[in-house]
Amino acid sequence: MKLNLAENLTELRAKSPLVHNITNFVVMNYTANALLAIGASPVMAHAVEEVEDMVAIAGALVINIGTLSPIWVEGMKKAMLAAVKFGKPIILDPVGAGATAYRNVTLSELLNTASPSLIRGNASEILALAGSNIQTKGVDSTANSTDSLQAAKLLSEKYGCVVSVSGATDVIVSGEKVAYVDNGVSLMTKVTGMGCSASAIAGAFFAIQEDGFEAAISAAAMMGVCGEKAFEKTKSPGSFQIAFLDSLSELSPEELVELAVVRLL
Ligand SMILES: Nc1ncnc2c1ncn2[C@@H]1O[C@H](COP(=O)(O)OP(=O)(O)O)[C@@H](O)[C@H]1O
Ligand SMILES: Cc1ncsc1CCOP(=O)(O)O
Ligand SMILES: [Mg+2]
Repeated sequence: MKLNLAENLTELRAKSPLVHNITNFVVMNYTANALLAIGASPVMAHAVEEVEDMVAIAGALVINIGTLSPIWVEGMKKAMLAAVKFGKPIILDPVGAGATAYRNVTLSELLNTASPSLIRGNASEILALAGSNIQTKGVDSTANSTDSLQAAKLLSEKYGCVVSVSGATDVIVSGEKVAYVDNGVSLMTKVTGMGCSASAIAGAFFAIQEDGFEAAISAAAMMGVCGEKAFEKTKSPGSFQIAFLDSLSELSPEELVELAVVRLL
């Protein structure tokens, strides 16, 4: 399989797709900035009254359950149904899956509403979603991404979607296909919203690349390489958060190809 990482990033910047996010209070601002920095166009909209209209004009819908409450869940379901109606890709970030019964029940309701194109979570979340009896530590992972390969395969099969598990190695599964992306730095786990940004950026790639496996790999590689570039500038979490945004905007398609470490299994 030939990966078109450079072409995908070039096309993303040329088309600047609108990415509709229903996301959490913690990361809303940072995620919007991450989408702008890479060259996409973000909008955050969760009101039941408008989500359908917003999905209609967006290139992708990102559902993130980070700070969920019943009225938001209603908006998420309505938006997901609209995405199916208009043929728009849905990205699901199951933030904190396994931490509380409410998150687990809501996730199963959302997944019964519509199948996403991509589920992107950390290893604990993916294991919990696949039915492992693990207690997630809030929103942070306590498991290794490579240990969740079977769980990712199970979810990919069950929902007919791509599954991307973030961690030291990002594991991307689409049916029988598996890719490992070895980029990134551990400092990324010390900045809130990195996983949420990975999901939002995946939304931007899904908006311009129909092959979901390739879109998910491109997003994971972009995140990891930009993390490494930011780490060259600073080793502290506060300034890293800013340096990472700068890297998203500065990284050239050629550098992405040169620095991405993608293993297709
Ligand atoms: N130990 C690590 N080493 C390198 N990169 C990492 C590490 N952990 C996470 N990342 C990267 O940080 C980003 C966010 O992943 P993660 O922290 O797993 O998500 P979340 O914030 O949802 O828990 C991803 O791009 C991932 O590749
Ligand atoms: C800390 C926190 N609490 C609820 S949502 C959230 C943000 C999680 O962001 P990420 O999964 O990207 O670390
Ligand atoms: Mg997360």
